[in-house]
Amino acid sequence: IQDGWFREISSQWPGQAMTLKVNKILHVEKSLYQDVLVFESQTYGNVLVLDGVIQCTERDEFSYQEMITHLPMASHPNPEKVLVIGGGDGGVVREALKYSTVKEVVLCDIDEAVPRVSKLYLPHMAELLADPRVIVHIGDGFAFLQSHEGTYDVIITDSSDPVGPAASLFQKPYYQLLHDALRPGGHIAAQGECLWLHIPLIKEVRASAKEIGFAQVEYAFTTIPTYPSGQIGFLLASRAGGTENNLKVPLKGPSAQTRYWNSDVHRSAFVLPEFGRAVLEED
Ligand SMILES: NCCCN[C@H]1CC[C@H](N)CC1
Repeated sequence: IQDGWFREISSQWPGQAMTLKVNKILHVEKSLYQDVLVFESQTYGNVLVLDGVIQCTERDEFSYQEMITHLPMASHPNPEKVLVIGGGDGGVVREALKYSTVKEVVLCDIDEAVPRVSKLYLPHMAELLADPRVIVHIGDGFAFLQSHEGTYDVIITDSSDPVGPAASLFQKPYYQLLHDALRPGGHIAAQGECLWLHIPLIKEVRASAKEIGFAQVEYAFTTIPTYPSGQIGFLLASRAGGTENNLKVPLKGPSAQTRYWNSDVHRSAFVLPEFGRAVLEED
């Protein structure tokens, strides 16, 4: 933080950096896995930063948390058991609990510091981690998936970037584990990075998912001011064996209010600009 501004400088987005005006630094710690920073910004509320990268801000987090959750869940006919890998800030859990069909949401985050710090400084995201339908498990998502085959209707990988603790969550072995942990007809969504910055990576992950044999593989995106280049995408896929469900078609959405997702936004999220479509949809 220099002259009162936080700058999100990273080799992952060379030559550009989101900057946010800092009112007050609220928390600084080195957890077992990453540097944790929380600051109160002038115009985006409290901001959680891990290893120098913005994870969420109170003002715009709803865009990402709603879309990564409702794209796989609104298109699933009967989501009862949900697993969130990562997502320790609780935003995805909050959104998953908006479905009356949901019986259990398990959160598996490798770093206990994230839920702990989020409960203190991001209460509107973390408060529902205490809901009786929620189980918080601190551990590695890989190991958790290996011991939960054929268990979940929806698995959401709400990860940081493929630099640091989340690197393995962007590789083929992980997608094989996701596939095998789903019930027939199950859906996955994963933080899928950005068309403006990561097309080669997105292409690779999409190809891996297709090779594994997911019945449907899609990429969709949302707009979000504080993520690099102002938008972020999602890799979505479904396991064969369900009723006729299609990731692009919202069936019964969340019962509670949303501020970004709706059924038209759901459908349009899959419509890509030509520079993305041409690369991603060529086989
Ligand atoms: N619930 C936390 C969201 C984490 N996702 C972010 C997407 C953009 C990345 N540069 C950093 C992680």
